[in-house]
Amino acid sequence: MTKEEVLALVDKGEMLPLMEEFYTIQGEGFYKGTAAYFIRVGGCDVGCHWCDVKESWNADLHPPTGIDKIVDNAAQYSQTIVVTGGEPLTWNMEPLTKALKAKGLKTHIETSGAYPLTGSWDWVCLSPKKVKLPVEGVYPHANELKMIVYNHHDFAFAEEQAAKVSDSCILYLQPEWSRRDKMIPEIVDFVMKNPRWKVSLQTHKYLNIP
Ligand SMILES: C[S@@+](CC[C@H](N)C(=O)[O-])C[C@H]1O[C@@H](n2cnc3c(N)ncnc32)[C@H](O)[C@@H]1O
Ligand SMILES: Nc1nc2[nH]cc(C(=O)O)c2c(=O)[nH]1
Ligand code: SF4
Ligand SMILES: [Mg+2]
Repeated sequence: MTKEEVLALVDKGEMLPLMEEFYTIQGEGFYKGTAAYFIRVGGCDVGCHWCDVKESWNADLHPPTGIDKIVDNAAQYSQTIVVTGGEPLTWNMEPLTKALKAKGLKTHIETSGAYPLTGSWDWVCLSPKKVKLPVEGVYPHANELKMIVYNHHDFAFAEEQAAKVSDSCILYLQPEWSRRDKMIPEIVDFVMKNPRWKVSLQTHKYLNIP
């Protein structure tokens, strides 16, 4: 295949810059504790200064991979597939999710919502970022809202974002990892005063798994 042919397939979402794939336990949010296969797609221009996967940002460092290959591999491991990144909505997620669903797999996405929602999803985890807000069309599709708390300003931002999701959306506050000792007591206090919110921790980091 020529470089141009590869770029055309990436453009259509039939190939994706694949950073890594791994079978693990979903560490965060509603499905924490559940075995799932993770597909980490490269490419993100949101630029969170505390991002724990900065190696994902430059899509050019990750090989364009055909979705059939990705899906055939994923199906061998789990019924639940989490697509993350990078920012997966950088790309057209229609071909990938269609192929996953054709195999009867559950499709979950981890997204900042910075780009329009493409693809067919059984579960949408929306994690908005101040530096590049979600596009309006994503909010009604969020099944869980996972707000990262780096400092006390993030509580007000979390409430603003919660006003935009559906009533059935589950609300989580998750401490930014490097700030966990400082922010966990504040999150605990906030959740007790505002019980519509729940605590989410990056439990995989405590378990020492990917
Ligand atoms: C690496 S991001 C990839 C998916 C997408 N770009 C997003 O931000 O939702 C996966 C999840 O990890 C969260 N996250 C990233 N860095 C983190 C950190 N240092 N501490 C806590 N959560 C973090 C993000 O907010 C997101 O919910
Ligand atoms: N175990 C585990 N759970 C996760 N939940 C969301 C993750 C992500 O990076 O998107 C993640 C991750 O990287 N590992
Ligand atoms: S949007 Fe997600 S992948 Fe992109 S910089 Fe922020 S946390 Fe990292
Ligand atoms: Mg992670």
